[in-house]
Amino acid sequence: MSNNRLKVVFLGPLASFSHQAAAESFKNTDAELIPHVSFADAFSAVQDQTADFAVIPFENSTNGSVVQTLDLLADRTSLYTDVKVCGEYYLTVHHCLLVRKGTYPSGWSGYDGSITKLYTHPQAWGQCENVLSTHFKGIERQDVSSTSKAAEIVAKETGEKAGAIASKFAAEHHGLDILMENIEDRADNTTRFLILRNTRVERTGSLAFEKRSPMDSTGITNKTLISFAVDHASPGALANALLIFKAHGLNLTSINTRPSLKRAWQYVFFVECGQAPSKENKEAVLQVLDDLRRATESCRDWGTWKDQLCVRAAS
Ligand SMILES: O=C(O)C(=O)C[C@]1(C(=O)O)C=C[C@@H](O)C=C1
Repeated sequence: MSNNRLKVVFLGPLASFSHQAAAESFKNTDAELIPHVSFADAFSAVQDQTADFAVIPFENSTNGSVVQTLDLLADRTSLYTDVKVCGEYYLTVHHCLLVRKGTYPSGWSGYDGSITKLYTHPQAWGQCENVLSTHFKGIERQDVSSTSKAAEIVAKETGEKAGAIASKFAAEHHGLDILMENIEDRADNTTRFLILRNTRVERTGSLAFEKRSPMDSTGITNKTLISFAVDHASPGALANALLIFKAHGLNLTSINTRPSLKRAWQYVFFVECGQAPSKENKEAVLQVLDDLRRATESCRDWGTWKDQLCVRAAS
C-alpha cells in the first residue's frame, strides 16, 4: 500500500449508512474512507490487501440478517481466506423519504400521491414497512446497491416522480428534499456492522480505534463468529456441534444459516458466541474449534472481537 494512511472500504457511494458507520468507527484515526460498489468488492479489497479494513453491515435490529453479507461469509469458493472479523459497530439508522428538489414545495402536507417509483437498498424496505404500506401501497419498489445510490438515482431522475429511502446525509450530499423524516418502523432501528481485516497485514492486528485488545478483560465480553457445515444425514450432528460451545463455556448469541449450494436443503451455519475473557477460558475458542473440526464436515474461525454492546452499556 502506497501511503501510510489506513484505507477503510465501505459500500458506497458517499453518504450511505455504511459510510457513516466507517466514519464513526474510525473517527479517531487518520483513515482514508473509500467507497466500493458492492459488499463483494469491499471483501475483495481486504483480501487483496488494497484496503486495511472493510466496514460491512451484518444485521439490523428490525429487519434481521443482511443475507448478502452472510453469503460472502459463507465463502463457498474460498475467495476470502485471509479475511477475519476484528470489530463491530452499532449505528442507529434513521431513514428519510427523499425527492428531487422542489417537487413538493409545501412538503408532506402538500403531497398529492404522485410518486410512481421508490428506490432503496433491499435491507431498508423491511425497516420502513409501516410507512410504505400506509402511504405507498402498490408503488413499484426498485432494489438498488445502496441507499445513497438510490438518492443519486432520484437526483438524476427527470421522467417520473420517484422517491429514495436514504439518510439525511444522502439528502444533503445529493441536494434532495426530505419529504418524510424518521420513517423507520422503530425508533431504535439499529444496524450492526462488522469490521474486517486481512490477517496477513500486520498493521491491522491491533485496531487503531480500540485501545485494548480483546484479551484485556475488565467488564468486557468477547464475541466470536464461527461458520461450519455438518453431515445432514447424521442424526444429532447439529446438536452435537452446538453442545461443543456449551462444553467450553461459550454462550451462543446468534445462529444464522445460508444454503450450502452443494446440495439442496443443506446449509452453512453461522454461530456467534460470547464470553467474558478470563485466565480460565483463554483457550476456550481454540478448544471449541479443535472439537468442531472433529464433529463437522468443515468449520472456519471468523475471529474474536470486543462486544460493543457491553462496552456501550459500561460507559
Ligand atoms: O445502503 C446503505 O446505505 C448501506 O450502507 C447498507 C445497509 C444494509 O445493508 O443494512 C446499511 C444500513 C441499513 O440497514 C440499510 C442498508
